[in-house]
Amino acid sequence: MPESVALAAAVQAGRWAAAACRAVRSAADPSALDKSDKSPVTVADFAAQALVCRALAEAFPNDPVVGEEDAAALRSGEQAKFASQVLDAVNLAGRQFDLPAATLDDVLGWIDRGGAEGGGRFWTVDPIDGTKGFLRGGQYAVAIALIENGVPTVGVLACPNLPRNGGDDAGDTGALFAARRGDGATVRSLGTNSTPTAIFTSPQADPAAARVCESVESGHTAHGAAAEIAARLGVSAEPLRLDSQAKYAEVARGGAEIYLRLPTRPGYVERIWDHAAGVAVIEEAGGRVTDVDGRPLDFTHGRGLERNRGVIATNGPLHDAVLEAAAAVLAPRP
Ligand SMILES: Nc1ncnc2c1ncn2[C@@H]1O[C@H](COP(=O)(O)O)[C@@H](OP(=O)(O)O)[C@H]1O
Ligand SMILES: [Mg+2]
Repeated sequence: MPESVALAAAVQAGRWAAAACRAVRSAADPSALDKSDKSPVTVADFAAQALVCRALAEAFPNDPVVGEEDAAALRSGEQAKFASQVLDAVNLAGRQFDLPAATLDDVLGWIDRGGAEGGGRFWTVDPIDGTKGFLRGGQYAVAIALIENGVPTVGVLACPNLPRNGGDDAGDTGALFAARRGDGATVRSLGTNSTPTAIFTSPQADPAAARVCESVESGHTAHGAAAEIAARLGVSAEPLRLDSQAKYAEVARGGAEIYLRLPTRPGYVERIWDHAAGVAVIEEAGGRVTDVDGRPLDFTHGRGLERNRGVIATNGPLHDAVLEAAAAVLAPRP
């Protein structure tokens, strides 16, 4: 079946952005600016958002995009050098795909396209999910999702550092996961014209045999509570720690059964771009996603998952058992 225009646009966007991220990483150790919330942002974050918005604008000029970054910092005179590095990264990646050279105004305009608030149909983009993983040479993902009436209907995760075949087969690094509601989920290499292969979650129904994945960063998920949940389930394997939505991808392709993202402090609101693409991919592969209280993720409240706390994603068969264990370990919802 030919891929839908929306999925094809998201795949292309993911490839362009992944090429920019790789170009920045191979050029030098990427430097980071600190955002107002103290999370790092690099040349590659801006270049990747520009390229994703450029690809989406070509296919869907009228669709709003809710992106993680905005171009304000790049417009300040103090950041002229940083801005010119972003332009170079966009054009370096663009040359790989025979794109016409862009100007700095083009790039700032594309990044600004990501400033929408949402609506009935919109895209959400995390140009580099797992920026800390990117900085330390670990996992990161370009995450792109189409949300229609609160449902992620298309999701793409481009993971430049994830082995495509999983497990120990690290020979072919770089994997792009894609899903469209109703059509299943696939993995392919990051190369142009690579063939997608269908992926499915693991059929494992014995909680004790499950593999759990979680963030590397202890500030992003409660590692202690996760260990307690795993112990209740009888899990013996050590947790698999990965940055970014590569965790959703691992569960979607059967490399793990459970992804726990447990609140570290009350009041943190998860960002929609940290989850929407992962939800589309994992659900189409046969998995389930809720918050820690078993509620579906609610993508109808702008940039945050205001009505949810934490996230639990599983292969499907284990979901109820994990929710039960989480309810026993976590304090009740305030
Ligand atoms: N206190 C917190 N709890 C949960 N997630 C947080 C957090 N503070 C930041 N994050 C989010 O965690 C994301 C990375 O998740 P992970 O740990 O799975 O790699 C960050 O995305 P970015 O890397 O795009 O900034 C950021 O949005
Ligand atoms: Mg993110």
